[in-house]
Amino acid sequence: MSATVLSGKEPAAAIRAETAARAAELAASGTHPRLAVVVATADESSAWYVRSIARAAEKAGIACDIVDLGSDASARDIRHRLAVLSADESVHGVILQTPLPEGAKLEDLASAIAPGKDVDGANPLSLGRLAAGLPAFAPATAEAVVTVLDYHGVELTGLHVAVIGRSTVVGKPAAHLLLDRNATVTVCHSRTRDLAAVTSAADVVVAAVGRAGLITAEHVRAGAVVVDVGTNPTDDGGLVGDVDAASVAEKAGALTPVPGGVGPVTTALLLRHTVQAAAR
Ligand SMILES: Nc1nc(=O)c2c([nH]1)NC[C@@H]1CN(c3ccc(C(=O)N[C@@H](CCC(=O)O)C(=O)O)cc3)C=[N+]21
Repeated sequence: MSATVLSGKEPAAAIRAETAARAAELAASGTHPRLAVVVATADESSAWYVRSIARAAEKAGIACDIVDLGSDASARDIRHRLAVLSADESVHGVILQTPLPEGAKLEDLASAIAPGKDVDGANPLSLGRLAAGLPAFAPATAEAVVTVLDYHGVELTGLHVAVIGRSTVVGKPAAHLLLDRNATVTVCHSRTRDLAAVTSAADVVVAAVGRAGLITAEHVRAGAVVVDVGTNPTDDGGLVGDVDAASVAEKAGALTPVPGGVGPVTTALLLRHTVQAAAR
């Protein structure tokens, strides 16, 4: 038996279409949605992501400024630029790409992004508000996890979800979003004892570790739903997830692919957030 493929392409296309329509309405009333992407890395997968944001933004009628500060930018420079963009009335969304230069920490720098423009939920205030059940932008990747499950009709109430990974941009916010949907959430990480035993008890496994192929069939209960958040570049220029898809597909009930799963939904949600920020 092979797992059902939970594609992200259809929900992403639907979100992009709705976002383009909303952007056109705003433009007609004089507000031209604009996203600024601050880059301070030469990382190749980040460069790919930035290009795909720019392409998708253009198609949706959202202006996209790529602000490349170079991989030797200081934390002070980055922080200053984020503050300038936050104060710029023509800019509605600001995101800071990772990875960052040595000594610069996303959670620290992102406090310079105004919460109303924090379309990738990177400011600690946004995560705090999310945890408290107050309105805030969630990190797009974390929101994409719940969005893909919703689209494919996975009813989360009462399900046991194991999130593997406790990052501020994915694991922690995803856990809060899943709790809001009445799931029972276990957050696992590198120090979790007998990871496979813990994740095998779950109805849904969310892999957000950043290590190619780490999650194998032994981590998954037969019939479980598996969401692969990993985007690990391969030597030949491809992309693989955190899940060893070949073995897991034989045991899981459903699995999000990489590419074509959480990734496209992430980009679409970032644009939706930008239009929502512009509408305020
Ligand atoms: N502040 C910040 N927020 C991020 O969300 C963030 C970041 N920094 N730095 C880099 C990573 C990477 N990332 C991806 C998003 C979508 C795809 C994606 O859509 N990939 C396509 C295909 C790619 C291909 O085929 O090469 C897919 O999965 O179908 C990939 C990677 C977001 N990141």
